[in-house]
Order: sequence, then C-alpha cells, then structure tokens
Amino acid sequence: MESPPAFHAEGLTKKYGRRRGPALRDVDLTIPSGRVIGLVGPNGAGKSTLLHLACGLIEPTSGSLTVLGSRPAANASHLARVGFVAQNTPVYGSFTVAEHLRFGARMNPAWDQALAERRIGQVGLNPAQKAGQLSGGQRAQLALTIAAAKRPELLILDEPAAALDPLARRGFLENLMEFVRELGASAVLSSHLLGDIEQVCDHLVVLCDSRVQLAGDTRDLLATHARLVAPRGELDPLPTWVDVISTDHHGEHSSAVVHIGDTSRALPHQVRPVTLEELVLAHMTRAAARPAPTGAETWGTPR
Ligand SMILES: Nc1ncnc2c1ncn2[C@@H]1O[C@H](COP(=O)(O)OP(=O)(O)OP(=O)(O)O)[C@@H](O)[C@H]1O
Repeated sequence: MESPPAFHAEGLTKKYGRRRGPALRDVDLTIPSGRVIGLVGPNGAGKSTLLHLACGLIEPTSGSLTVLGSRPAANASHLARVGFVAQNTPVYGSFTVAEHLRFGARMNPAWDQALAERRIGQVGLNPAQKAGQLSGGQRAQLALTIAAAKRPELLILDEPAAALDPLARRGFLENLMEFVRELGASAVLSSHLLGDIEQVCDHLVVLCDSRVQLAGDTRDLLATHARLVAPRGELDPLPTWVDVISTDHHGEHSSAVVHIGDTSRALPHQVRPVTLEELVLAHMTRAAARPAPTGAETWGTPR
C-alpha cells in the first residue's frame, strides 16, 4: 500500500489574532513521504507557523492538515511518529545530557538508546554535563539526537543549524542525512542557509508573505527554470510559454530568471542553468513585488 504523504494541507490558514493578517493564508500543499524538504522564505513568511501546525503545537484557524495521514498530534502514537527540533533548540538547563536521554526513553515507546548513546559519543558530548552549560551548537546536536532517537517517521527541524559554525554545520547536516537514511524517514528543514538546503534537500518549498510561492522536486524545479542573458534592454519580447520570474541589469547585460513551460523548445537569448540560490531569490523577489493578496489560491507550480 502506498504510504500517505508526509504533509497534506488544503486551504490551511492561521491567524494569531483577529486584528493581524494571517501568518499563513490558504495554503494548499502536498509533500510525498521519503523526501528531505527544504522550507525557505524571508523573515516572517510563516515558516515556523507551518512547522508548528505540522507538530500540532498550534491549531489552524481554517482549512485542513494531515501529517503522515493523520491530524497532527492526534494522539500519543502519532506524536511518537514525529520528531521536532524547535528554532532555539530548547533543552532543560538543569538536566544533564544523560538525564535528557533517560527522560526521552521514558516518554517515547520506540526510543533507541543505543542510537542516542552512539550519537552523543560521536559528537563529543559529555553525558554528565548540564545542558545549560552547552554551547548553542552542542544544544542543537543534543536536540537532534533526542528527536532522532524517537525513531520518528518524520523529522521537523526549524532552523536547526543556525547556531553552528561552518564545520559543525556540515557535520550536523551529514548526521541528519545519516538519520534520515537509517530511519527511512522524511524530514522538513527550515533554513535561511541556501547552501544547507542545496546540500541535503531533494524537495523545495518557498514560502513568501504567508503563501506558498513555489513547491516541488528540486531537480524538476531547476530543470524547468533558466537564466536568460541578453545585451542590456534586449530581453523582450519573450514567447508566451516563458514566464519571467525576475529580471536584473548589470553593466552591459540584462538577465532574467524564467520558468519554462515547454522544455522541448529552444529558448531565445543566451541560456544558463539556474542555481538553487538564484531560483529562490528570483521567486522571493517576485513575491515581494506583488501587491498584498486578497483571495484564496492554489499552489504547487511556479506562478
Ligand atoms: N505566537 C505568535 N503570536 C502572534 N503573532 C505571531 C506568533 N508567531 C508568529 N507570529 C507572526 O506570524 C507571522 C509569521 O511568523 P513565523 O514565525 O511563522 O515566520 P518565519 O517565516 O518562521 O520567520 P523567521 O524566518 O523570521 O523565523 C509573523 O508576522 C509573526 O509576527
């Protein structure tokens, strides 16, 4: 039997107060299981809100959401299927590392003590050290270990590597990939670090201004976008099957990041592949230039 999507939202809306605009607005989004999903977008776009809804920490204002086929945090067994590492990687300051593991073991039926101890050893954490004395990076490692030792089917990580130095970040991401492989899990990772997303994610969601701007398989998205380069001011007119996402002008040249509706046809101008960073920045630029939203929309393909 085919496994349910890791995440499925229809018309998902979250408002934090009656006077504020929605933090998420009518989001339709399906993410298949078994993927590592990068969630990116500007500050305040709604990324943490989406992840908190997925963990069941907050309730939607309207619309529906299932995670691994069930309502988030519907019951204890569903809670055990999802591991969450919050943005500031909270730990109990007065608990030692070993006490965190004992607590994790008591709270989680599928707890894998061997995995937890092996990982604590690998990252050089002292089991007797109080968590309050750990550095930001060490706390992130402890939080990831606890989330993974639950042996979840879905790992949700909200900017987990933000506090890590570049070397520690690389190690953290490698560990994350190892966990995902070892557990056969899906993972959602929110980050402003596009290099990290590029390194580990095979699926991308760009959230801007409370809405999904772009979502899909990273390779497909890269294959259906391109950068066109032309002498300054000579990009227009482009065929109708080319959707211009953003343009810029440097010195003698104009260039445009475009979505290609028909990849079998030849493109005008000089064509270059886009990088993940160019793709994300182009869609964020387009969203920032767009007037404030008014109604319900559906997403899944570039718009
Ligand atoms: N608990 C809350 N109460 C009221 N408003 C909130 C709350 N949490 C988030 N918001 C608002 O919801 C919007 C989306 O916030 P959210 O934290 O989801 O964004 P984000 O994309 O994770 O941002 P960042 O990249 O800065 O972490 C923001 O306007 C924020 O002010």
